Amino acid sequence: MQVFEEIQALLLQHKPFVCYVKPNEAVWNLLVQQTDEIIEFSNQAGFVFMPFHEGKQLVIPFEGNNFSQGNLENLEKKPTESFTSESNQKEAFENLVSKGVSTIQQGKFDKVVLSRKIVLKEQIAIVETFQNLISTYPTAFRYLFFHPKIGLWMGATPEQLVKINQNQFETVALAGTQLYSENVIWATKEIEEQQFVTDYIVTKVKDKVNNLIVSDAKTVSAGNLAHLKSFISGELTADFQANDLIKALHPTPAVCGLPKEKAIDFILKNEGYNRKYYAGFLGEYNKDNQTDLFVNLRCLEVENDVVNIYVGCGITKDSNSEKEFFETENKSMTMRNILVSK
Ligand SMILES: C=C(O[C@H]1C=CC=C(C(=O)O)[C@@H]1O)C(=O)O
Repeated sequence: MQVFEEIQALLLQHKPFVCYVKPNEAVWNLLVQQTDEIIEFSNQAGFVFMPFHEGKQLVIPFEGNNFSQGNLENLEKKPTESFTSESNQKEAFENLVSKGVSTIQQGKFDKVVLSRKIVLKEQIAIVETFQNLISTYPTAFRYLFFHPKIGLWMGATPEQLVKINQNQFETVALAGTQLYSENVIWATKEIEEQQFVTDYIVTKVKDKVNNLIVSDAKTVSAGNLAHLKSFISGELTADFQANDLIKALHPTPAVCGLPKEKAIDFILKNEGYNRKYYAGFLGEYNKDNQTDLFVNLRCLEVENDVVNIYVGCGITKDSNSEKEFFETENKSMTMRNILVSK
């Protein structure tokens, strides 16, 4: 498996790179930066890696760097380890959720997505874990990003931020979570939570784009979870281009809330930790005139000798704080289920 040997070598050489596999594809893409400088994004065509709020907006430009592709062969599942987190965050997270619910009930905003970082004091085998991630989540956008001055992240996200081809664009309204089963039935809270997201995106773009089409919400699976998703598409206009759309969408109501500015404000004042690149976005920007970006969910960061898993959930006026805590526990299993010990 050539690409995995190459990844191992790049990690040893401390070279910036990203390896990614698009949803439902069996092609790996590897982009290796030739220097180890931090390149800040200023509209260059490349693979972008953007933070949720503050932090370096990174790009590995396609021009001047090495891009290669190849077919993935069958990957054998590597034995996993179930690591436990040493700190118990249940009470603190439930208090945070309760504060979110009461602020919504006071009419300050409609929805906020609250999150936490689960720290595992363990060392993982990076390449083997990434192999498990690729083979376990075929419908997700899967990636491993490394920059010696930024860190190492990997994830398997179910959320497309936007796909743009010439002037055609597609995005999704994603929300609502439960454990996946054959006959998923959605409660009013989740249906409403997802409808909020669709309505918000439509309001943001409807007067600016042409031929807007919005699908009904469908159940989609993401690992062990099910979500509700609507597909939204349309055409960009001369006055509303790719960057305007990206700015309008990020951070999406699936990772931030609505209205956006009030939800960000609440998150920054109350979450009590830095999301860094979790709930940011990443992917191809302007590659052969196409842009294909994803929201950085179901991800982990390897930092010194610990693994940080980032998880969040959408809070509305009807949220129950304990249920939301367990929802984040379930979401953390996407990453926990594939970890290989060093
Ligand atoms: C914020 C996360 O998930 C979002 C995406 C889908 C469903 C979500 C929910 O039901 O809360 C979240 O909005 C996360 O995985 O950390």
